[in-house]
Amino acid sequence: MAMSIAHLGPTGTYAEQAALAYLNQLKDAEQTILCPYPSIAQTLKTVARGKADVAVVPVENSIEGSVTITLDTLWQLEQLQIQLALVLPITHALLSHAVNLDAIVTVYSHPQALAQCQGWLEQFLPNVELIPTNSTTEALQHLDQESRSGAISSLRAAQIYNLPILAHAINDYPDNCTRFWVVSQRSVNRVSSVENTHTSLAFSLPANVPGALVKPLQIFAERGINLSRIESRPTKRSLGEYLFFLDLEADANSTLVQSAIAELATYTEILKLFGSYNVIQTQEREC
Ligand SMILES: O=C(O)C(=O)Cc1ccccc1
Repeated sequence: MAMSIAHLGPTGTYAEQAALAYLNQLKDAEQTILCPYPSIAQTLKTVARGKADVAVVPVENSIEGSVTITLDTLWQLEQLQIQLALVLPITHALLSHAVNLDAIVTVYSHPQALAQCQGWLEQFLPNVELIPTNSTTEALQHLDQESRSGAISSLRAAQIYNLPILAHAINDYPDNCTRFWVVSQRSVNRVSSVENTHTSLAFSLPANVPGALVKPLQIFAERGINLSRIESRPTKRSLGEYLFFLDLEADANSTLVQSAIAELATYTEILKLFGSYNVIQTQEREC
């Protein structure tokens, strides 16, 4: 079946690696095409507008935590649903035409990659200017013109763009992993034959009062539903007002979760369900 997969580009990003891992899971991937987009928000909006079938977006890193633009955009767009989560091990390299580390004055990369290597950067390149880019491979566009610049990207990207590797495995923690979501348009009749292990949702609360979050959390505790993540994001309406993003270790199709969600709706202002899905660990390393 012909299918288009949107991901953060240009080609060679970790998101593209995750998209390829997703493609490998498909039974019939013959006519599947990968479509790179310049930002995570544009990747998600493309699917919401029906211009691509699925988006593969980073959502959380084992060191740096949430990719907030993914959560914020998913909250804003009504029509999207998570189909699958993929966990990818991430190993960063410093790519550059410079002869050695002493020659480097600037390092470009995606903010998550810069953050995941901050200890290494402080130790080996304490005086360089760090410049954030939309993706790790967008950073590579500077290297041919700027011989004293480096970019943090993957070994795969070094191979694709034929760029020299100045240092490798520069992430501060070796077990660096990123979780990606495969997201599609909400299909009303999606019936899953297998039980899903996770459900993601988000809500805002009607009033910022003491204990306002206690009841929503109790609903899950009372039913023995484990939460694997809770994240707050500003509503952007006023300072100190938050949205809460929850991942549950349960399937929203179960009667237990359905009753929890029905009760949760009575305590929330806006409640959004992002779907139930399974998690696949890729390339064998456990995170
Ligand atoms: O920029 C990329 O290559 C991405 O896919 C975003 C990202 C950056 C760093 C770690 C994981 C994902």
